[in-house]
Amino acid sequence: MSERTAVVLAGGRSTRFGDEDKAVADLAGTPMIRRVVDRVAPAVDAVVVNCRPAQIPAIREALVGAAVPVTFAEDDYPDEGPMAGMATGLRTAGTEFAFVVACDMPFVEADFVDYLFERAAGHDAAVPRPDQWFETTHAVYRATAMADACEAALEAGEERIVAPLFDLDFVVVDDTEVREHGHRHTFENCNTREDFADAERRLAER
Ligand SMILES: Nc1nc2c(ncn2[C@@H]2O[C@H](COP(=O)(O)OP(=O)(O)OP(=O)(O)O)[C@@H](O)[C@H]2O)c(=O)[nH]1
Ligand SMILES: [Mg+2]
Repeated sequence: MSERTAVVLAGGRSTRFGDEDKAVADLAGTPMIRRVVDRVAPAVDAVVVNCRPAQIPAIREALVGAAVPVTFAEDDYPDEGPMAGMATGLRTAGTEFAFVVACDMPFVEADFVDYLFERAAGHDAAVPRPDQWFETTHAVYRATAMADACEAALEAGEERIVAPLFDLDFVVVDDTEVREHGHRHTFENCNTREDFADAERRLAER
């Protein structure tokens, strides 16, 4: 059985991006979700992609030949928000711990993901907080504990993505730890065409 899973959230509508699904949009010659999967692959044994059923063919195509096995966790209902997507993905993970990451974080760092798994051991989650915000879509969770907490929060009509955390014994990975074990660009997400252009520029400089 695999030990570490990455749950990639891709069920959103990319409204800030336009009429295309940003998950599979081209970023410097590679579909964005492929970049994310390739970058987390060294830190995990398997990937679960959460999305709507209609997205699966294009995402599957984008991930052909990925270095880790990929399975899909389909939303039963679309547009219920990232918290619902997280619950669906984490239920499918099948490992004690899973790294949850948004499909639009193409600079995610495997070494930092490793560090998050280490920090989560013995707890329910390790959640980075590089500034005032918790990076809940770039965090390691005890899969069933977080799925339960997300479902309870949804049930309670809670929309804040941090709400499920308060049911958990979670470790905060603060800015000092982020600097010591990674780089802030691991959290960078691409929402608009401008974000893509900016990311492409920096990828070309490397
Ligand atoms: N399953 C599921 N995932 C979602 C939903 N909304 C957002 N997500 C995912 O959560 C992550 C963060 O969301 P956003 O950056 O807002 O992405 P988005 O909603 O597709 O984009 P916008 O429409 O521009 O907000 C992304 O990886 C999305 O795919 C949803 O309703 N269901
Ligand atoms: Mg959104």
